[in-house]
Amino acid sequence: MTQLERLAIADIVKIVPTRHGDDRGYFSEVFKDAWFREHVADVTFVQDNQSLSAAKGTIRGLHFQLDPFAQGKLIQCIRGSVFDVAVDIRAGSPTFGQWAGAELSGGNGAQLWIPTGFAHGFLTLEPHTIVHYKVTAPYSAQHDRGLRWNDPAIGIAWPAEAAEVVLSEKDAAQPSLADLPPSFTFSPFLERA
Ligand SMILES: Cc1cn([C@H]2C[C@H](O)[C@@H](COP(=O)(O)OP(=O)(O)O[C@H]3O[C@H](C)C(=O)[C@H](O)[C@H]3O)O2)c(=O)[nH]c1=O
Repeated sequence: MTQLERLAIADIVKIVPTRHGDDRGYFSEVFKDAWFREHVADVTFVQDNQSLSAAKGTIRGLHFQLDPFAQGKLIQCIRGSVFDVAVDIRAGSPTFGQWAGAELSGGNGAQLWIPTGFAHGFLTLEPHTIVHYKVTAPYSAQHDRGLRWNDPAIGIAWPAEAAEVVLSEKDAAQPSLADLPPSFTFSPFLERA
């Protein structure tokens, strides 16, 4: 039976698909549209992504796309392991600027569902780590934005592997949360306000 757990920010859902083991290894249904729509979110995925990070201590993020290309993401690690993090950037959210995270690995098969309105990033905990994820909107370079991975205002408790990080030039120059322009992304909370 697939396990489902809501993290400290309840919109972030950790999913652990069942693995049917036998002498050869295991078989697992890692995504099922009808189950996901019923139990997690009624969304349509339009693109699958995969990234390989050669070095332990690689940080990719924190990234998000602006509306109308904001992306929901279903993240899984298919080789190695990562500490995967979502930061709430929904204007007006009671958990604005707060983060939630989990360890995803080829070994534990765990996934994270991160809806729109969150910045996403991960730290690799092993070399040659592969992350595979589904997104609910296509890539749009013009709408691609980021946040500084180590912004003290967010205070992500990265594991020790973050002591010496590998970063892209883009990620080494991301702004802090305080420097983000207002209403930079759609927020369901503003509608209610
Ligand atoms: C995201 C993306 C990138 N690209 C191209 C653009 C660059 O030429 C190259 C590397 O892109 P980038 O450095 O943005 O890749 P990551 O640092 O892994 O970015 C991702 O990392 C964090 C963890 C995320 O959640 C996002 O999905 C995404 O921003 O791939 C594409 O062609 N399509 C895409 O969907």
